[in-house]
Amino acid sequence: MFYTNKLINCDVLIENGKFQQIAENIVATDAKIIDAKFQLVTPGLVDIHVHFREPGQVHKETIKTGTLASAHGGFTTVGAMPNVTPVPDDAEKFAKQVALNQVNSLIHTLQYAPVTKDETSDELVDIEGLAKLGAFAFSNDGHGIMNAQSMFTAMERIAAIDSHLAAHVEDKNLFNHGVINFGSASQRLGLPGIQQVAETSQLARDLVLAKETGVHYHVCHISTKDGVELVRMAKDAGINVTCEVSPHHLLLSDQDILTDDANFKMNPPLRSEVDRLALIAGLQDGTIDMIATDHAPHAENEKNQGFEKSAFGITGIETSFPLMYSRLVKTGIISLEQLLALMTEKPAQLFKLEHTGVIQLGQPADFTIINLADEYEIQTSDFLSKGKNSPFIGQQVYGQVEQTYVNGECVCLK
Ligand SMILES: NC(=O)N[C@@H](CC(=O)O)C(=O)O
Ligand SMILES: [Zn+2]
Ligand SMILES: [Zn+2]
Repeated sequence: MFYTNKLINCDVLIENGKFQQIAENIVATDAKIIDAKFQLVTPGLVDIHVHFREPGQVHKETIKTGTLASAHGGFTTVGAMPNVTPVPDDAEKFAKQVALNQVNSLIHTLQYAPVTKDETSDELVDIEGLAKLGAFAFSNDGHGIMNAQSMFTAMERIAAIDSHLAAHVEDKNLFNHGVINFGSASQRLGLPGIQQVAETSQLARDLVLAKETGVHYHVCHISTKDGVELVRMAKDAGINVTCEVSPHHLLLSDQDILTDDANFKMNPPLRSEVDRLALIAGLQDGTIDMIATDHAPHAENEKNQGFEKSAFGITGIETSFPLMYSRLVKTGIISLEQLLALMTEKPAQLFKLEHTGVIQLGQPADFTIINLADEYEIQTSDFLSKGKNSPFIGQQVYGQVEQTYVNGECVCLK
């Protein structure tokens, strides 16, 4: 089964790393045959939000292990967040980061530039200059942009060059040193809670600024019911806003946190069941535009210290498709076509990534072969990422990625 906007049965001919022909029963002498008769062939998956940790924290992940894990998860294009050390916030550091990505990536790694120096100051980076050096979009992910003037000017300048601003919406003054969602679970476990308004108040501010500037404003890892409602209203009002949701926010709530286990600790935190259901509804009605993993690997000893002391973030790139397929498609919540669009062409289109997330004749053969038939268990030992922490370990899923190809070359074989 082959996916190009719709699912069809056909042959595909690849020559010199490019798609040459798509038709029933192609005859090509001397061609190497990859038999995917009982499998799904999809454009390589696209994840607009990942964290590799190079340079600076290569004990958590390197570009090599991160892109290998991505290929293992079926992804051929990822957007790498700039919260590495040093933050690539000037021309020299940014050019170095791009060169490092190029040398070490097995797949296409697109690089975000930060919006402000060090991701925390109020001083803007050279937005136009970093875009020329290859920044495909701008984000201070990991930190909310607290200064409205910085955000407003950044939006104006990013709009002027037709680029994209991806926002980690979080007002740090409302964050309350929280480690878990504020609510019954934080009370039950006696842990400091993160208020939902930390997300929604900054999101509301940003939507007003986005309306004024016309920038493409993208909401990272949306997690609250009110956040989805704000985005829905903004879209209805014609504001140029898109948003992503992560598999963990779609599948888990704070009620799933039974013990002080930091495999469930990430930012934003797992919210209430009411929020989770609103995220599902937002996915179904198109308010949410794409699925992004927020793959945030950490070392074992940074995650085994309970909620108060462990790092925020979980590994996610190797379990995204199987979880989404098993829990959303096989249960009838969305169709397989919808899921594939959310993980391929929609992120590519909205971030204006050419020849990405689609199968186009004459264009690079980036594709993934997936086994939809057999069930398997998610196991830490199968992860190629250095990050091993996931709340989904031990779950039974379908949709194992068998092979991933970039420019017609196999970059990952199960
Ligand atoms: N999501 C997380 O919990 N952590 C991310 C930062 C981020 O996405 O905000 C990280 O870089 O570790
Ligand atoms: Zn973030
Ligand atoms: Zn992130």
